[in-house]
Amino acid sequence: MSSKHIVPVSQIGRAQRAAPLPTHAVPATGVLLDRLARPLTDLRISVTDRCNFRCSYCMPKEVFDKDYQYLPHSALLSFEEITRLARIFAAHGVHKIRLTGGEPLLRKNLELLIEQLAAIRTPEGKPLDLTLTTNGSLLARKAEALKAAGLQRVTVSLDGLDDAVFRRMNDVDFPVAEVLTGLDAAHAAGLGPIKVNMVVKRGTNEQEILPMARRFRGTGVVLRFIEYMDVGATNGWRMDEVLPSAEVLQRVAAEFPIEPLEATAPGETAQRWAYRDGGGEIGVISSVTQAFCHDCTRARLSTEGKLYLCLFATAGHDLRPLLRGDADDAQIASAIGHIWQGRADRYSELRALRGPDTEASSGARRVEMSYIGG
Ligand SMILES: Nc1nc2c(ncn2[C@@H]2O[C@H](COP(=O)(O)OP(=O)(O)OP(=O)(O)O)[C@@H](O)[C@H]2O)c(=O)[nH]1
Ligand SMILES: C[S@@+](CC[C@H](N)C(=O)[O-])C[C@H]1O[C@@H](n2cnc3c(N)ncnc32)[C@H](O)[C@@H]1O
Ligand code: SF4
Ligand code: SF4
Repeated sequence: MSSKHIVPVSQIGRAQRAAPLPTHAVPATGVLLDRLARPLTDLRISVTDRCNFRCSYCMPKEVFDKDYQYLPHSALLSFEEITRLARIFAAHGVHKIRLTGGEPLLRKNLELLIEQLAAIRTPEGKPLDLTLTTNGSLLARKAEALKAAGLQRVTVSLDGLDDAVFRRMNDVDFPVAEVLTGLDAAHAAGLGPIKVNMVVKRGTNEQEILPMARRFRGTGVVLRFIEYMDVGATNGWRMDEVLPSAEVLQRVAAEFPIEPLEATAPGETAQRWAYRDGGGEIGVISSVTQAFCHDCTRARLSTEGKLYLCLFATAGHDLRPLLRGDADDAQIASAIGHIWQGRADRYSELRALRGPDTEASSGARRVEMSYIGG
């Protein structure tokens, strides 16, 4: 789509609603590039800002306490609104959608949303890569229904195997055994390939790196180690608590020889490594020590319909007034195109150059991970 076809959000009038797009296919609106020539291919949708865990790196208990003001139900996008946006994004070239949160499995009747998203076809007629990131606490109960609704795969966050360490990490005393049962249920339901994400905090759960590697080696599960990030404004992030991925890899390699793998797609978050003996692969997500902004293709939609162009953004572009006003699909597509074409975000690269901000330069606070989705 050329920029002359793009209409700024502020200029969208109250034109009549066009005929709805077909349920299963979307017309292509052309490749959309941002100011750094990055295409828009991934959409991460937060379906709730609530969670039943209080991981200290994400929702510290002291901040997310009983008085914390979560979004009221009326503010949340409905499943129909989310699906309408997803169709428009698919027409813009998005082929991967990840549901996240907060804890996405807390959103009531999530299967109904998955059904609607699974019916979308890209302009080439293909289904979306439809996946979900979860803390795994409700997976044992929900895996089969999620699969039946059309979810293809899941990523489960798991920060250790030792029960005491895991309970400390989730800070709500949740037992690790239940997450492991959830993983088994996901596997049995055919929700794969399954990925497991482990945030590594130096001095807190680094001793779990090798037990996790041993546990998932040879199982088909792809274990990824994530550097603890300075996301949001409440987790008290400190550089000395980041264990660089290079160190993680050294520790794994000391027990199991590994070799680098090619990326499967441009813009991938993880660098992939294979066990030399054929035991499968692991990944490292090194946003702090090796920023990957140069080919970041990800947009994020908050629970209440704000479009964020970076995980570390301080403000989003509110699409909800368009959804709830008279804008038709073409106008919303145009607004999204305009927003993406204005994007120049590359927070992690800039942080590497100038050091982390506790507050962004404008003085505005960065949004919380639980609100924007990880
Ligand atoms: N800095 C930064 N971190 C990201 C970004 N996207 C994802 N992450 C981090 O990487 C972690 C893993 O992301 P996932 O939710 O598994 O998504 P993914 O790696 O794109 O997923 P796959 O398609 O399964 O490889 C997230 O929990 C975030 O912590 C990004 O654009 N920037
Ligand atoms: C915000 S959570 C939302 C989905 C779900 N509740 C879960 O935990 O999988 C998404 C991902 O972000 C990761 N995450 C949260 N805070 C982080 C931080 N400060 N640094 C790195 N990763 C973080 C979590 O470990 C999780 O894998
Ligand atoms: S990382 Fe996920 S499980 Fe942990 S507090 Fe954040 S949203 Fe909840
Ligand atoms: S820091 Fe922002 S621009 Fe960089 S990879 Fe993450 S989301 Fe993308």
